[in-house]
Amino acid sequence: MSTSVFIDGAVGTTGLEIRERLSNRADVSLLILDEARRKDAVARREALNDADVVILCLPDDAAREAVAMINNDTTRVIDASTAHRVADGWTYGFAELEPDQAERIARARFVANPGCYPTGFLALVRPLVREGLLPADALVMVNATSGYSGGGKSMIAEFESGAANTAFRPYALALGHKHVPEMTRHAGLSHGPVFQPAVANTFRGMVVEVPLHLAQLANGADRQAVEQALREAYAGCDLVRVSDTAPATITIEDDANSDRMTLHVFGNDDLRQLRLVATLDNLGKGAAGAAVQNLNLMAGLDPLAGLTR
Ligand SMILES: NC(=O)C1=CN([C@@H]2O[C@H](COP(=O)(O)OP(=O)(O)OC[C@H]3O[C@@H](n4cnc5c(N)ncnc54)[C@H](OP(=O)(O)O)[C@@H]3O)[C@@H](O)[C@H]2O)C=CC1
Ligand SMILES: CC(=O)N[C@@H](CCC(=O)OP(=O)(O)O)C(=O)O
Repeated sequence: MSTSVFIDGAVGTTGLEIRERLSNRADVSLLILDEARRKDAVARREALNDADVVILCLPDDAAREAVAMINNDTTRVIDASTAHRVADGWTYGFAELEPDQAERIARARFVANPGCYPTGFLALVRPLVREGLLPADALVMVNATSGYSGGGKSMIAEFESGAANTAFRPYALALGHKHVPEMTRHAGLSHGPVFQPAVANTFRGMVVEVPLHLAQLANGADRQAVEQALREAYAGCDLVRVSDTAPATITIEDDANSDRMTLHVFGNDDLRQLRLVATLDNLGKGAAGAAVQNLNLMAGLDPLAGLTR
């Protein structure tokens, strides 16, 4: 028996990616609303209540509205938006984040897919906080660059029409980006990181970096201890890996067009400084890949079905 899945927002950037990953699968049957009905409230309500699992690929307000339209006790939800990532009653959909997170997702009715930047940040920082290497009250920074598909259809149009007219654009300069609450909460930090995002003139891919002084670490921990903590946290994970080499450079393309994420621990022992770096695809492990991974877990399907390592 296949799992019926309705993607609300199926012609948006994230929705299309999920649809692509699910369309040839025998274990999933997709409910599709045609162009004329995809924003029709009656048709959406029916599909939202008919599906075993709905995947919301909508702006935040529309995602909240979609959840409110579900009037049964059985439809399960994966929300790709920011709306429920720190909300009560929702399970954070980052399967590798905690030792039991995949099991929690498997049992959950409501799953909030992580933001793309928080996926990289949390992968680097959460194990260090959990293991006591980084104090929970540490003051940390996160620098990150995303491909322009991270901004959805409107940003794709801006860059592809030439209107953006730039190779690299830092933004959220007034701070307070919408991803800071989930970074703080799920890292277990008591202070929000200073988050410095930027968008580059490339379609997809992402580099997320957390710089640290060794002096910020607890109990005299060093680079080896940090790397060891990350290796232990992700041992046996198929989609998150800690690099075995220290390449001279990394690029935003390193994990583009895949659903994996690679973590690097760069450092200089003389300067006593570290650069923790994650590369991923904002539309892969940062969005559609994570949604499909969560669907597989929730429906008890092959955990790697539809995913590219
Ligand atoms: N792009 C990315 O890398 C990531 C995106 N996300 C999140 O995923 C969600 C979707 O983002 P993204 O795909 O980039 O955005 P897009 O703007 O590309 O797509 C959003 C889609 O939702 C549709 N839509 C808007 N309102 C409604 C409504 N009331 N009913 C039905 N459909 C509606 C839009 O319709 P129309 O086509 O007519 O505009 C559009 O097709 C957002 O919450 C975003 O924050 C999460 C992680 C990464
Ligand atoms: C380049 C760009 O604009 N990126 C988006 C984040 C994309 C993402 O993770 O989406 P969520 O909205 O689901 O959190 C931004 O900074 O708002």
